[in-house]
Amino acid sequence: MKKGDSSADSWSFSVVIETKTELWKKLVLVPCKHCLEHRNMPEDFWGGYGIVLDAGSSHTNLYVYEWPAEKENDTGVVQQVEVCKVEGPGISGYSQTTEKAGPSLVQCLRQAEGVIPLKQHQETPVYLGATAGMRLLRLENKDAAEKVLSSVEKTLRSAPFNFQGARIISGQEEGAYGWITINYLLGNFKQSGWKKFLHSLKSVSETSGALDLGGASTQITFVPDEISSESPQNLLYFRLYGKDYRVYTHSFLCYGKDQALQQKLARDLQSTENSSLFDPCFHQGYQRTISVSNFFKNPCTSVEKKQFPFSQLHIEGEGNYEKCRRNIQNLFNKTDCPYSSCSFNGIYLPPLQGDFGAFSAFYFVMNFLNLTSDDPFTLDEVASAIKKFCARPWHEVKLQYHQIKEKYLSEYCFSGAYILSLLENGYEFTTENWKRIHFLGKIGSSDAGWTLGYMLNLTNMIPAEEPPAPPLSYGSYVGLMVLCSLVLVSVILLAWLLFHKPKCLQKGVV
Ligand SMILES: Nc1ncnc2c1ncn2[C@@H]1O[C@H](COP(=O)(O)OP(=O)(O)O)[C@@H](O)[C@H]1O
Ligand SMILES: [Ca+2]
Repeated sequence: MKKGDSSADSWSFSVVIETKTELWKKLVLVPCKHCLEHRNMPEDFWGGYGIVLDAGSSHTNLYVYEWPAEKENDTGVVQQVEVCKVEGPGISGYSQTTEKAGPSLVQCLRQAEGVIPLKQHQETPVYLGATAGMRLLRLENKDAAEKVLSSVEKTLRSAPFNFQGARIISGQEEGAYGWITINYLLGNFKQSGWKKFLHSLKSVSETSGALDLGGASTQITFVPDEISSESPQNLLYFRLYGKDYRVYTHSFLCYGKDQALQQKLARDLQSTENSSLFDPCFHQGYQRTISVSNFFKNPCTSVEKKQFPFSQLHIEGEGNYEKCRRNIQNLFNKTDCPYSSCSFNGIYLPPLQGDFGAFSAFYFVMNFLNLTSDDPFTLDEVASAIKKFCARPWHEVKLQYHQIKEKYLSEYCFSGAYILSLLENGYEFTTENWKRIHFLGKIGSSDAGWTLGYMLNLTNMIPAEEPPAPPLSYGSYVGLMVLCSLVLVSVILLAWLLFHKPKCLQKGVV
């Protein structure tokens, strides 16, 4: 397989999805000794930069990561040094003008050229991973999706970096890499000292779950207490630093916050004969008009398609949080569950376990609503803060936050209510375990998201087995020598005292 062939999903990736037994679908991090050769990367790869473009449904972000020259024996050494937000829509937004998708990335690639030293450009790997917006476009128009990918590949190949592929990642990968990122950054994979000792007593290491909310999909990933083989497609197996992890993951396409709103509006439309609609999830006084014909082209709403005697729908806000929550609740089908327990829509969910890091739009929305403090708010406090915000008239909100994009601002009420519905009704977080959700934007200098985990894996930076202990540092070596010398001197002194007792002691003279 040729280098950078984006049509192949597993050619040089150290993550391969394979079915090892009937019961387990395994996502194995292979100790990929030859991967660097396959990827035409230099052997002395350590000490350098890597670029990942996160081609999301709403926009593309380019991340530059840097790691030190010494292959350190600790986690958390790879850090984000730059992020660049690509102007314009996400790449799936170029379905009508596919040749413009690639050129939209040029400005951020130039910015990366400025950050990475010139002599390292050629060896710097660049990856592009597209998420749910492109998964939807592939469902709607496969040809357009392929053309968009070809356009971005062309641009990335023309940049001075080492192109490593542009592809649509699966929802399962998106969940898995998000989980890897946050646990890597939190230092949960490799423990030292007492923490390592404590963890070695347990069969499974303590890791944090990952909750990712995008515009078109949302992911939940965590290590459950007991693992059942009821739904093998939701189970992944990792071996990292010599430890086994059995991870549950699920990605809900169409349940990112933008597509959830589209789904909600499509349902509301079913019950209206009129070309205008009152919406409890928008502020009182807010108005929006949507084109009905375009609305049902989207795979997330196409099932609701029917003929309407009008082409434009006029929406007017009501600002009623409780009504909005009831409205959103209809998106989660809780009736049929073919497993011992489910989240919604008949999808298996084992009992929730441990702490969760909630990032991307979970963070953006909760941060806007001032609900992300270190001293976590209770579920009731969060609900009443969102209720209060939704009840504010639009003209007042707009005046106070005039610097915020109207698209975001007008939807924070819906988004806040949706986040609570998803977590409380969808995943069934309770007042008790709500405290275990931590809304995270960054960990250290790195954004929480799937991109770092993706790069760590593809560059083989997380080994399956624990590397041998490193040689002692100079300081520790000197310290150890001094300690040994002291012990030796004490032993000699003690022996001398025992066998050559001073004469005064032998005669009992005081
Ligand atoms: N500052 C912000 N305030 C509110 N929402 C934001 C902000 N920045 C980004 N978002 C939203 O976060 C989501 C990011 O999703 P994205 O990664 O583009 O999609 P996906 O992961 O589903 O492919 C989008 O809904 C986007 O509108
Ligand atoms: Ca995303």
